[in-house]
Amino acid sequence: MKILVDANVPAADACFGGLGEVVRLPGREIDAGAVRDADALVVRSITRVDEALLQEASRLRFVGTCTIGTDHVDQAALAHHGITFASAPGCNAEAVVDYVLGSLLTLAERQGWRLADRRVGVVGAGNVGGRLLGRLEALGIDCLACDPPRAEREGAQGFVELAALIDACDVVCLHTPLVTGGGHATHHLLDAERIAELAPGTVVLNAGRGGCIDGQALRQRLAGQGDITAVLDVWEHEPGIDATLHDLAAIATPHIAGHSLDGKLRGTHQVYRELSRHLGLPARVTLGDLLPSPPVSRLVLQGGLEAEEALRLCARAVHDVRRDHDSLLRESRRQGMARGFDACRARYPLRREFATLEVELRQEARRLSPLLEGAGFIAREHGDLPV
Ligand SMILES: NC(=O)c1ccc[n+]([C@@H]2O[C@H](COP(=O)([O-])OP(=O)(O)OC[C@H]3O[C@@H](n4cnc5c(N)ncnc54)[C@H](O)[C@@H]3O)[C@@H](O)[C@H]2O)c1
Ligand SMILES: O=C(O)[C@H](O)[C@H](O)COP(=O)(O)O
Repeated sequence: MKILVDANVPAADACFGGLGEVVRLPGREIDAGAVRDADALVVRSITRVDEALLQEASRLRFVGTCTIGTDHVDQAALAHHGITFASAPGCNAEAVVDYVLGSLLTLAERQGWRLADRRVGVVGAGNVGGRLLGRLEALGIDCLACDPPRAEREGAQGFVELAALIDACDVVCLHTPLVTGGGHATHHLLDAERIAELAPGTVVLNAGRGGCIDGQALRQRLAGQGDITAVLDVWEHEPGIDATLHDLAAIATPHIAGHSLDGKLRGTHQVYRELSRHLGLPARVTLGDLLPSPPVSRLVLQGGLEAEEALRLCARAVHDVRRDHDSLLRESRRQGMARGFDACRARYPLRREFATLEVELRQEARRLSPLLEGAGFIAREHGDLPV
């Protein structure tokens, strides 16, 4: 049994090695020839799984993507060929929320505002957006949610239309999948008209899919009026993204919002469980077997810090979004945009999630406990710590 796995899938041998022979290839090199004699294929988001890839894959019976997004997979084509499909819903949602909070705290520092004074709009309130709303609300931040498919299913209460959200919010966060057809298409959800409606000073953050924003219209607004701020993790035409838009974005990262080790390993493990089920074999490897101890596991706060400063410090102890911005800037200058973009992703440094950091609070810092817990850290008052 040959299992062809993207080289950027961590713990592939530990998981899939017990199910068959694991062969690894960079995701962009997985083509029809490579899958010809594969029985199972495990990808991430950069491998397009479509008729062209499947044309010679007569043995292929299982395709799994260790990602949340599935827009790179033609699921109808898989069904047509009788191939079982699995994805990894929610696997890296916590990491994306960490990225959003870290980015907003960084912008707040640079631009001289407080997150607590901003109203945040979340477009797409699924695994990522729902968790983001939960953490923002726990931080006492005023939020609005727009999710028409959910509003249709669950009732309109708690949701607003996109136009109302744009009108009322200082920060607009996109967490929608890329959907090109049907009643709730998201391709260019923020189109030229919506982008023109953004009030001066608005922050637009996209950690969904690049195609959910009209990049050309956003570039024109940033280059022309220059009165809004963009935080972009996802782009149209990755990895050969628009270099001018990249330069105009206040925070520009190479599609790494979800790239915590925890998120990637959850993704591998979810697909491993599905492949085991497909083969009728027990999944003997547990997620706990795969996750190492975090490099920074404990921080002590003594007091004397303003609340958002404390949050920023804790966020950066886990993941500093400025590092990812700087590395894309550096590598794109050095190797060109497409190669630099992929190089940053392939050599992405070890990153854990907020939930792996225990923050010990002493003296006056004890008052920060609800805030730090709300942001997703483990807060412990001095004296509560396990030995
Ligand atoms: N940048 C990254 O690293 C990264 C990481 C994870 C996920 N993603 C992207 O984020 C997307 C969302 O992830 P998720 O786990 O929350 O997915 P999800 O499926 O749990 O939630 C998506 C939500 O978007 C809503 N939605 C669909 N169409 C909409 C529309 N037209 N307007 C508003 N809302 C709409 C859905 O109803 C759903 O609630 C993924 O599909 C993926 O493309 C990116
Ligand atoms: O959809 C997802 O899960 C994310 O976009 C994920 O971070 C993609 O990871 P990649 O395949 O780009 O490594």
